Amino acid sequence: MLQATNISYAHRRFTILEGINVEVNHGELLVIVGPNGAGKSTLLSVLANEMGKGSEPIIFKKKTFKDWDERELAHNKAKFSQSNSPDIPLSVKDVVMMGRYPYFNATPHQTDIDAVQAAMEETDVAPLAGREYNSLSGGEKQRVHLARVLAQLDNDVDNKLVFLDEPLNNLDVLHQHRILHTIKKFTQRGNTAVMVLHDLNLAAQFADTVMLLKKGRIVAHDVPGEVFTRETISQVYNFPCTICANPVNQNPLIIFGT
Ligand SMILES: Nc1ncnc2c1ncn2[C@@H]1O[C@H](COP(=O)(O)OP(=O)(O)OP(=O)(O)O)[C@@H](O)[C@H]1O
Repeated sequence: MLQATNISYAHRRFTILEGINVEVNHGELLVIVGPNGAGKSTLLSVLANEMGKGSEPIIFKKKTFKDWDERELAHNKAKFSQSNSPDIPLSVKDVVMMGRYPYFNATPHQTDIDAVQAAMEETDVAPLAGREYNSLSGGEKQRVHLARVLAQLDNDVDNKLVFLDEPLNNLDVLHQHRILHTIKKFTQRGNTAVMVLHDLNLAAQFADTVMLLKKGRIVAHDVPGEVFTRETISQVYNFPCTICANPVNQNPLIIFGT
């Protein structure tokens, strides 16, 4: 589905990523974790083909990104990032409609209007549809952009791919879980998600696989139970922790400071 071999990335003479191999399969939710500055957002941008010419090509559905038609690629792949403009003089539903731009020229079709409505309901912003985007709180704005990404991928294409860079920032606990369930449902339909998260317990609960980065290199890449060990996590984060089985679902439960 998505394959990249030996990714390295440097800014001037500063190495940000080195020797990263990634393979993500249909239906997989890969969560990238690691301390500040580990290279998580850079890796996501490289994988999403946002960084220009990389050292090695990224293969998506057996083709390099440069071999994709742009509109077709927009129906197959989307990215949610933190660098959204804080100031957009549009209503909420118009911002979500931006996700449908790859589907129409001047006037949205009924399918576009329906996709926007469905995405707003999924992210719980439908009650805000007519509000000025600029008047929203940080968490509400974040959910509007998530709705835009969901609207972009609302189509009949099989095996789509979404990248999400810290999608839970600013969200309360209810909306964090709602978004993670939405992403999980998306992958359970045969799609793929690659997501950067800081919350290791949410990663342990929702990820199929976890990639732990430190200083631009992979420390571990495996199922959550293999990556989240006391030795690895306390060493990588340079902070003590205890890991036990979550009494509710048996996933690893990480307790820091112990
Ligand atoms: N344009 C740039 N110029 C110089 N350094 C950069 C640039 N972009 C990223 N870096 C550096 O590369 C390293 C990795 O950054 P990146 O944003 O990928 O880390 P991250 O793991 O996502 O961090 P965080 O958890 O803090 O969001 C950091 O040390 C950062 O300062």
